[in-house]
Amino acid sequence: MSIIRLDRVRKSFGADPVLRDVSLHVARGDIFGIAGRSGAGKSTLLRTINLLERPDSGAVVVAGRDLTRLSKRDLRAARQNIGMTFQHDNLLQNLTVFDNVAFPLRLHGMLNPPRLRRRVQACLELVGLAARADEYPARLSGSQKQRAAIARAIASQPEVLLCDEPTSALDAEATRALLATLRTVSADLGVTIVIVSHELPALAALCNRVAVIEHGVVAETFAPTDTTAPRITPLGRELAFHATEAGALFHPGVLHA
Ligand SMILES: Nc1ncnc2c1ncn2[C@@H]1O[C@H](COP(=O)(O)OP(=O)(O)OP(=O)(O)O)[C@@H](O)[C@H]1O
Repeated sequence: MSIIRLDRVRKSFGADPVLRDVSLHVARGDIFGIAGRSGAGKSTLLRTINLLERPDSGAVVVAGRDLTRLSKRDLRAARQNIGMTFQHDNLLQNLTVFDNVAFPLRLHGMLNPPRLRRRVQACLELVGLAARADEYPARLSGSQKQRAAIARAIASQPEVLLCDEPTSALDAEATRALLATLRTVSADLGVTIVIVSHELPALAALCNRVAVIEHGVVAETFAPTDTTAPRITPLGRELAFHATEAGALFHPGVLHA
Protein backbone atom coordinates (compact mmCIF):
# COMPACT_ATOMS: atom_id res chain seq x y z
CA MET A 1 0.00 0.00 0.00
CA SER A 2 1.25 3.52 -0.82
CA ILE A 3 2.09 5.77 2.08
CA ILE A 4 2.90 8.62 -0.33
CA ARG A 5 1.02 9.34 -3.53
CA LEU A 6 1.64 12.32 -5.77
CA ASP A 7 -0.98 12.78 -8.40
CA ARG A 8 -0.42 15.09 -11.40
CA VAL A 9 1.64 17.59 -9.38
CA ARG A 10 2.63 20.82 -11.10
CA LYS A 11 4.93 23.52 -9.76
CA SER A 12 6.38 26.60 -11.47
CA PHE A 13 8.62 29.31 -10.16
CA GLY A 14 7.48 32.43 -12.01
CA ALA A 15 7.26 31.45 -15.68
CA ASP A 16 9.54 28.41 -15.23
CA PRO A 17 7.74 25.10 -14.88
CA VAL A 18 9.85 22.76 -12.73
CA LEU A 19 7.37 19.96 -12.07
CA ARG A 20 5.11 19.65 -15.13
CA ASP A 21 3.09 16.57 -14.31
CA VAL A 22 4.54 14.38 -11.58
CA SER A 23 2.75 11.28 -10.37
CA LEU A 24 4.39 8.68 -8.16
CA HIS A 25 3.68 6.15 -5.44
CA VAL A 26 5.94 5.26 -2.54
CA ALA A 27 5.08 2.06 -0.68
CA ARG A 28 5.21 1.81 3.10
CA GLY A 29 8.72 0.77 4.15
CA ASP A 30 10.36 1.76 0.86
CA ILE A 31 13.73 3.43 0.67
CA PHE A 32 12.79 5.45 -2.36
CA GLY A 33 15.36 7.43 -4.34
CA ILE A 34 14.80 10.48 -6.53
CA ALA A 35 17.45 10.90 -9.22
CA GLY A 36 17.79 13.56 -11.90
CA ARG A 37 20.26 15.94 -13.48
CA SER A 38 21.19 19.17 -11.71
CA GLY A 39 18.19 21.51 -11.75
CA ALA A 40 15.77 18.71 -12.72
CA GLY A 41 13.55 19.54 -9.74
CA LYS A 42 14.56 16.80 -7.28
CA SER A 43 14.62 19.02 -4.20
CA THR A 44 11.45 20.78 -5.29
CA LEU A 45 9.75 17.41 -5.59
CA LEU A 46 10.98 16.31 -2.16
CA ARG A 47 9.82 19.58 -0.58
CA THR A 48 6.42 19.08 -2.18
CA ILE A 49 5.92 15.89 -0.14
CA ASN A 50 5.65 17.87 3.11
CA LEU A 51 4.32 20.96 1.35
CA LEU A 52 7.38 23.11 2.07
CA GLU A 53 6.68 23.80 -1.61
CA ARG A 54 2.96 24.01 -2.27
CA PRO A 55 2.14 22.64 -5.73
CA ASP A 56 0.21 24.83 -8.17
CA SER A 57 -2.08 21.88 -8.78
CA GLY A 58 -2.31 18.15 -8.09
CA ALA A 59 -2.68 16.02 -4.99
CA VAL A 60 -0.08 15.14 -2.35
CA VAL A 61 -1.45 12.28 -0.29
CA VAL A 62 0.59 11.16 2.73
CA ALA A 63 -0.74 8.47 5.07
CA GLY A 64 -4.14 8.76 3.45
CA ARG A 65 -4.59 12.55 3.66
CA ASP A 66 -4.28 15.03 0.79
CA LEU A 67 -2.01 17.66 2.36
CA THR A 68 -3.04 20.29 -0.20
CA ARG A 69 -6.55 20.26 1.27
CA LEU A 70 -5.66 20.60 4.95
CA SER A 71 -6.09 23.72 7.06
CA LYS A 72 -2.87 25.32 8.34
CA ARG A 73 -3.43 23.72 11.73
CA ASP A 74 -4.06 20.23 10.35
CA LEU A 75 -1.06 20.61 8.02
CA ARG A 76 1.17 21.43 10.99
CA ALA A 77 -0.04 18.26 12.71
CA ALA A 78 0.36 16.18 9.53
CA ARG A 79 3.95 17.41 9.16
CA GLN A 80 4.88 15.84 12.47
CA ASN A 81 4.47 12.56 10.66
CA ILE A 82 7.09 13.62 8.08
CA GLY A 83 10.66 14.13 9.28
CA MET A 84 13.15 15.88 7.03
CA THR A 85 16.89 16.39 6.78
CA PHE A 86 18.57 19.01 4.61
CA GLN A 87 21.76 19.19 2.57
CA HIS A 88 23.20 21.53 5.20
CA ASP A 89 22.44 19.83 8.47
CA ASN A 90 20.57 22.86 9.95
CA LEU A 91 21.56 21.92 13.49
CA LEU A 92 21.30 24.67 16.07
CA GLN A 93 24.91 25.55 16.83
CA ASN A 94 24.27 26.81 20.37
CA LEU A 95 22.59 23.56 21.46
CA THR A 96 24.21 20.24 22.25
CA VAL A 97 23.48 17.20 20.10
CA PHE A 98 21.06 16.00 22.81
CA ASP A 99 19.20 19.31 22.88
CA ASN A 100 19.08 19.49 19.08
CA VAL A 101 17.34 16.11 18.97
CA ALA A 102 15.09 17.06 21.90
CA PHE A 103 14.20 20.39 20.26
CA PRO A 104 11.17 19.30 18.17
CA LEU A 105 9.82 17.23 21.06
CA ARG A 106 10.04 20.21 23.43
CA LEU A 107 8.65 22.56 20.78
CA HIS A 108 5.52 20.45 20.44
CA GLY A 109 5.28 19.73 24.17
CA MET A 110 5.70 16.02 23.57
CA LEU A 111 6.73 13.66 26.39
CA ASN A 112 7.57 14.34 30.02
CA PRO A 113 11.29 14.83 30.85
CA PRO A 114 12.16 11.19 31.69
CA ARG A 115 10.40 9.85 28.57
CA LEU A 116 11.94 12.62 26.46
CA ARG A 117 15.41 11.68 27.72
CA ARG A 118 14.80 8.00 26.89
CA ARG A 119 13.45 8.86 23.43
CA VAL A 120 16.40 11.14 22.59
CA GLN A 121 18.92 8.58 23.85
CA ALA A 122 17.26 5.83 21.80
CA CYS A 123 17.43 8.00 18.66
CA LEU A 124 21.08 8.83 19.29
CA GLU A 125 21.91 5.17 19.86
CA LEU A 126 20.19 4.24 16.61
CA VAL A 127 22.37 6.66 14.63
CA GLY A 128 25.54 5.77 16.58
CA LEU A 129 25.90 9.09 18.40
CA ALA A 130 25.03 8.16 21.99
CA ALA A 131 28.56 9.00 23.11
CA ARG A 132 28.40 12.48 21.52
CA ALA A 133 25.16 13.65 23.17
CA ASP A 134 26.84 16.47 25.09
CA GLU A 135 28.94 17.77 22.20
CA TYR A 136 28.10 20.89 20.19
CA PRO A 137 27.59 20.48 16.42
CA ALA A 138 30.81 22.34 15.58
CA ARG A 139 32.79 19.43 17.05
CA LEU A 140 31.11 16.80 14.87
CA SER A 141 32.27 15.43 11.52
CA GLY A 142 30.09 15.90 8.43
CA SER A 143 28.70 12.38 8.73
CA GLN A 144 28.00 12.83 12.44
CA LYS A 145 26.17 16.11 11.76
CA GLN A 146 23.96 14.40 9.20
CA ARG A 147 23.35 11.54 11.62
CA ALA A 148 22.40 14.02 14.37
CA ALA A 149 19.99 15.63 11.90
CA ILE A 150 18.50 12.20 11.18
CA ALA A 151 18.11 11.56 14.93
CA ARG A 152 16.29 14.89 15.25
CA ALA A 153 14.09 14.10 12.25
CA ILE A 154 13.00 10.73 13.66
CA ALA A 155 12.58 11.90 17.27
CA SER A 156 8.84 12.46 16.91
CA GLN A 157 8.51 8.97 15.38
CA PRO A 158 7.33 10.01 11.92
CA GLU A 159 6.19 7.40 9.42
CA VAL A 160 8.07 9.21 6.63
CA LEU A 161 11.62 10.57 6.51
CA LEU A 162 12.67 12.90 3.68
CA CYS A 163 16.43 13.31 3.08
CA ASP A 164 17.71 16.02 0.75
CA GLU A 165 21.25 15.27 -0.49
CA PRO A 166 22.43 13.75 2.82
CA THR A 167 25.79 12.59 1.44
CA SER A 168 26.73 15.52 -0.77
CA ALA A 169 29.29 16.96 1.67
CA LEU A 170 30.77 13.59 2.66
CA ASP A 171 33.77 11.58 1.53
CA ALA A 172 33.41 7.91 0.52
CA GLU A 173 33.89 6.44 3.98
CA ALA A 174 31.51 8.92 5.65
CA THR A 175 28.99 8.23 2.88
CA ARG A 176 29.09 4.50 3.64
CA ALA A 177 28.56 5.23 7.36
CA LEU A 178 25.58 7.43 6.57
CA LEU A 179 24.01 4.89 4.23
CA ALA A 180 24.42 2.26 6.96
CA THR A 181 22.60 4.58 9.38
CA LEU A 182 19.72 5.08 6.96
CA ARG A 183 19.47 1.32 6.47
CA THR A 184 19.33 0.84 10.24
CA VAL A 185 16.65 3.52 10.60
CA SER A 186 14.63 1.82 7.87
CA ALA A 187 15.05 -1.69 9.28
CA ASP A 188 14.56 -0.87 12.97
CA LEU A 189 11.78 1.70 12.74
CA GLY A 190 10.06 0.69 9.50
CA VAL A 191 10.06 4.36 8.54
CA THR A 192 9.55 5.08 4.83
CA ILE A 193 12.53 7.01 3.48
CA VAL A 194 12.57 9.25 0.41
CA ILE A 195 16.05 10.40 -0.53
CA VAL A 196 17.18 12.91 -3.13
CA SER A 197 20.74 12.55 -4.32
CA HIS A 198 22.83 13.26 -7.36
CA GLU A 199 25.16 10.47 -6.22
CA LEU A 200 24.02 7.46 -8.21
CA PRO A 201 26.23 4.89 -6.42
CA ALA A 202 24.64 5.92 -3.11
CA LEU A 203 21.12 5.61 -4.52
CA ALA A 204 21.95 2.27 -6.15
CA ALA A 205 23.36 0.88 -2.91
CA LEU A 206 20.59 2.14 -0.64
CA CYS A 207 17.25 2.27 -2.42
CA ASN A 208 14.80 -0.49 -3.24
CA ARG A 209 13.11 1.82 -5.77
CA VAL A 210 14.27 4.89 -7.67
CA ALA A 211 12.41 7.46 -9.79
CA VAL A 212 14.26 9.43 -12.47
CA ILE A 213 12.99 12.98 -12.96
CA GLU A 214 13.45 14.45 -16.41
CA HIS A 215 11.80 17.44 -18.08
CA GLY A 216 9.46 17.91 -15.13
CA VAL A 217 8.00 14.39 -15.16
CA VAL A 218 8.89 10.97 -13.75
CA ALA A 219 10.64 9.44 -16.76
CA GLU A 220 10.94 6.00 -15.17
CA THR A 221 10.70 4.18 -11.84
CA PHE A 222 12.50 0.91 -11.13
CA ALA A 223 14.17 -1.34 -8.59
CA PRO A 224 17.97 -0.88 -8.87
CA THR A 225 18.44 -4.54 -7.94
CA ASP A 226 16.47 -5.57 -11.03
CA THR A 227 19.44 -5.16 -13.34
CA THR A 228 17.82 -7.07 -16.18
CA ALA A 229 14.92 -4.65 -16.84
CA PRO A 230 15.38 -2.25 -19.79
CA ARG A 231 16.12 1.35 -18.82
CA ILE A 232 14.59 4.30 -20.60
CA THR A 233 16.92 7.13 -19.58
CA PRO A 234 20.72 7.45 -19.67
CA LEU A 235 20.58 8.14 -15.95
CA GLY A 236 18.59 4.94 -15.42
CA ARG A 237 21.29 3.03 -17.29
CA GLU A 238 23.99 4.62 -15.13
CA LEU A 239 22.04 3.60 -12.05
CA ALA A 240 21.80 0.02 -13.30
CA PHE A 241 25.58 -0.01 -13.73
CA HIS A 242 26.10 1.27 -10.18
CA ALA A 243 23.57 -1.24 -8.83
CA THR A 244 25.64 -4.06 -10.32
CA GLU A 245 28.72 -2.57 -8.67
CA ALA A 246 26.86 -2.15 -5.37
CA GLY A 247 25.66 -5.76 -5.62
CA ALA A 248 29.28 -6.81 -5.55
CA LEU A 249 29.84 -4.78 -2.38
CA PHE A 250 26.56 -5.37 -0.52
CA HIS A 251 24.59 -8.50 -1.14
CA PRO A 252 21.21 -7.19 -2.40
CA GLY A 253 19.29 -9.96 -0.64
CA VAL A 254 20.64 -8.66 2.68
CA LEU A 255 20.39 -5.01 1.78
CA HIS A 256 16.83 -5.07 0.50
CA ALA A 257 15.34 -7.86 2.58
N1 LIG B 1 12.28 28.99 -4.38
C1 LIG B 1 12.62 29.03 -5.68
N2 LIG B 1 12.42 30.15 -6.42
C2 LIG B 1 12.75 30.19 -7.72
N3 LIG B 1 13.30 29.16 -8.40
C3 LIG B 1 13.53 28.03 -7.73
C4 LIG B 1 13.20 27.90 -6.34
N4 LIG B 1 13.54 26.65 -5.95
C5 LIG B 1 14.05 26.02 -7.03
N5 LIG B 1 14.04 26.85 -8.10
C6 LIG B 1 14.50 26.50 -9.45
O1 LIG B 1 13.84 25.32 -9.83
C7 LIG B 1 14.72 24.47 -10.57
C8 LIG B 1 14.83 23.12 -9.90
O2 LIG B 1 15.50 23.29 -8.66
P1 LIG B 1 15.75 22.06 -7.65
O3 LIG B 1 16.61 22.58 -6.55
O4 LIG B 1 14.46 21.44 -7.30
O5 LIG B 1 16.55 21.08 -8.59
P2 LIG B 1 17.51 19.86 -8.22
O6 LIG B 1 17.24 18.79 -9.21
O7 LIG B 1 17.34 19.52 -6.77
O8 LIG B 1 18.91 20.50 -8.50
P3 LIG B 1 20.38 20.24 -7.85
O9 LIG B 1 20.71 18.80 -8.12
O10 LIG B 1 21.26 21.16 -8.62
O11 LIG B 1 20.27 20.56 -6.39
C9 LIG B 1 16.04 25.21 -10.66
O12 LIG B 1 16.08 25.89 -11.90
C10 LIG B 1 15.97 26.19 -9.52
O13 LIG B 1 16.71 27.36 -9.81
